Amino acid sequence: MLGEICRRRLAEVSARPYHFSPDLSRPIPSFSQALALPGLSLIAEVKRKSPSQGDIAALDAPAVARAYEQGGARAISVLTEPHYFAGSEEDLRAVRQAVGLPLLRKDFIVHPSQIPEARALGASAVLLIVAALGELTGAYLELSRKNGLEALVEIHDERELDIALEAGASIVGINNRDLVSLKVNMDTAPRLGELARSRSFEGLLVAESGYSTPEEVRSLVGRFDAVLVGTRLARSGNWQKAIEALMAAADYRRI
Ligand SMILES: O=P(O)(O)OC[C@@H](O)[C@@H](O)c1c[nH]c2ccccc12
Repeated sequence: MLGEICRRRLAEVSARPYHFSPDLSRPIPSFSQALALPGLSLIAEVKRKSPSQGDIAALDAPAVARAYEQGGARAISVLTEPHYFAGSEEDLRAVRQAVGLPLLRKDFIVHPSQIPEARALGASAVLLIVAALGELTGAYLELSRKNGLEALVEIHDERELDIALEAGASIVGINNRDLVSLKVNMDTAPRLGELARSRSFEGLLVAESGYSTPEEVRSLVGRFDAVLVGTRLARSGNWQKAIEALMAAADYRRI
């Protein structure tokens, strides 16, 4: 699945004119500072559909983002991949106008032009998927920093953890979902999180995918800096309440 999505994205992105010169003097909120606040931070995702779930919800991106902000999310992830996730660059731009929180551009970054573009659209950070970028991860990380962006470097096995650490990632996301088979294993994040710490990783750790109950979220407190949640929130219909219900047991604002 990952190969198919990346190939299509690369064909599309490389066929368009790609000269973005973002205004780096325009301030953006810090993604890492939001994640580093006390307790477990929530990154809430605007997600309409996915290859594993099919249609999730028909969302008005800025309206949902505002509700996420009111519910206490500390950052917002906006999917901008059009075919498999029904996102768009326009969603990111619209969400930037609607909220004050830092935004993560969630896409399959496979071409250098997507990085300055993310910054021009108002992102504070980009997702870099090690399973897609392999040894190029370090170069993309460097390019992100040059464009005034932070990067959430996503891994889902030991080999990818090695690549992320070698690349100098300071924010590592551990995806419970294997993007090739689309299978979810909820042991992946805690297991690799512990491994990262045992290898002296001192940056920020984000647990990703499959979180849908307060108990699951609570189990991350003290081990992770943040959790990334999409489907559970997007489906809820009352986005603000859904955040309050999901995060209440984690006591995330008081710790
Ligand atoms: O909807 P969920 O299971 O809460 O997952 C959110 C997020 O982790 C997931 O959307 C995701 C994680 N990594 C990705 C990479 C590409 C696309 C999507 C993703």
